Amino acid sequence: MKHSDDYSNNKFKRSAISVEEAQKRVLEHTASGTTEFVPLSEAHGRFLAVPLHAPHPFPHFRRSGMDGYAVVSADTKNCGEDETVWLRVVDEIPCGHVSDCMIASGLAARIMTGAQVPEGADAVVMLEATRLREDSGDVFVGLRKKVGPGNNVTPIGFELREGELLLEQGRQLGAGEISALATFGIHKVPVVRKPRIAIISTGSELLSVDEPLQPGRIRNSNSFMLAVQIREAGGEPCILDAVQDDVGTARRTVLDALSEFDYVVTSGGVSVGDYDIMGDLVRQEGVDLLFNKVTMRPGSVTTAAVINGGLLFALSGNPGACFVGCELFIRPVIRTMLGARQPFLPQWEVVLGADYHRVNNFTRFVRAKAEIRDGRIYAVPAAVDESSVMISIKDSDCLIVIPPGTGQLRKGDKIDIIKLEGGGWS
Ligand SMILES: Nc1nc2c(c(=O)[nH]1)N[C@H]1C(S)=C(S)[C@@H](COP(=O)(O)OP(=O)(O)OC[C@H]3O[C@@H](n4cnc5c(N)ncnc54)[C@H](O)[C@@H]3O)O[C@H]1N2
Ligand code: MOO
Repeated sequence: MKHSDDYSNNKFKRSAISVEEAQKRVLEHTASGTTEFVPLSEAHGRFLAVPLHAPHPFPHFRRSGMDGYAVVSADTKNCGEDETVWLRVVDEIPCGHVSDCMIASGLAARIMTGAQVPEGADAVVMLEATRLREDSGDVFVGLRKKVGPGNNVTPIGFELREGELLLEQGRQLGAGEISALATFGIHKVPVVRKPRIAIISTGSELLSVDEPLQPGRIRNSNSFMLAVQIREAGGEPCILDAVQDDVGTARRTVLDALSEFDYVVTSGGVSVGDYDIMGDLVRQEGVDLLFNKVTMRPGSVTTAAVINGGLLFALSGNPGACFVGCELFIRPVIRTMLGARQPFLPQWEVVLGADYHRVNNFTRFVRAKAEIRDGRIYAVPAAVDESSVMISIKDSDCLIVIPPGTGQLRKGDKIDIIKLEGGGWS
């Protein structure tokens, strides 16, 4: 490497853009995902590819809300403390059974919670409010309390009418959504195919996680961290072998991966050092550089480029910067491809839980832990949050967003946080 070339090859000439502009540029290169059908049991966490409408009303029959007696409510109008109305019991209706009795005035049917209310009946009286007597082989139920029409009867379509929107496109499927799909018999669920994302760490210092330590070398943690972040965002990560600091090898590996995967993410080698190969790679011909400097810390050197029509994210190797770069740029791309309504993590205004002294030229994303005290949310910055520090990532559940030019911040000041999704902090 000739050091005198550093200036002539524009290594140091980077024009910084804002986080928002950088997000806009990568999102402009994000296509919508295709549809695939998955069994209901595998649909958890997936994103719905199309809007779904109720194929039938729910419930599709008038449902009893209590164990008791189905009656004609008008029969109970004279009920009172001193006035018991007696109705003849003509049927017993367990769940799943359809009675063929017509409940006319003077009649009642014993019914269970969840069973179909028989024709003619318009109310259910709960068991506790009744008593029984037998007379010449007939059973009579005695009522002392008036009930109104519709009491303890869930009407047809109460929860959803036929044709009503059940779940909108882009909805992520959790327990409630899965329950709704099961209820309506949607057992093959149209979801957006997960974007497949290749992860390539770069750096000759990297050991694989099963290798013993060697002087001056470290284990590759970023690939595993990124895989989790990508999976949490809804993508399908694939960790490829780390590559040494050689531009030719990196280029071949990246080009191969771009032809096979939806996106490629690299870590490391984006700064200005002699072996920062990703910086060199994106300056080569045929590469449409979207940005290689963002007004943020950590991760000011975060880079994105389009090569052969494929999107490459070259994140910093510093673990803190790598983590933030993935949350800010790769997550929204994954979520957009999945059709999510809100591709960005939620941003909340909270109270700063401790003084923060660092003054910033760029927007700073500070690792922090959110706590609820006296009904208010506080964010306490991590004691160490340098870009190069790995260990405090695990203790953070949010990122405090500190705009450029902000002076010293005091405990109690209002600040914005980005709420992270995963983590073992709960
Ligand atoms: N002269 C300058 N030096 C640096 C600048 C600068 O502007 N001028 N920027 C600094 C900033 S800010 C950052 S951030 C880093 C960015 O460095 P790179 O993205 O090029 O990353 P590397 O140099 O490859 O590695 C940085 C650090 O991270 C470790 N690393 C790398 N890959 C992994 C991995 N897969 N798992 C765990 N740790 C990894 C690597 O060993 C280094 O310690 O540059 C500053 N320098
Ligand atoms: O870009 Mo570096 O991560 O700011 O420290």
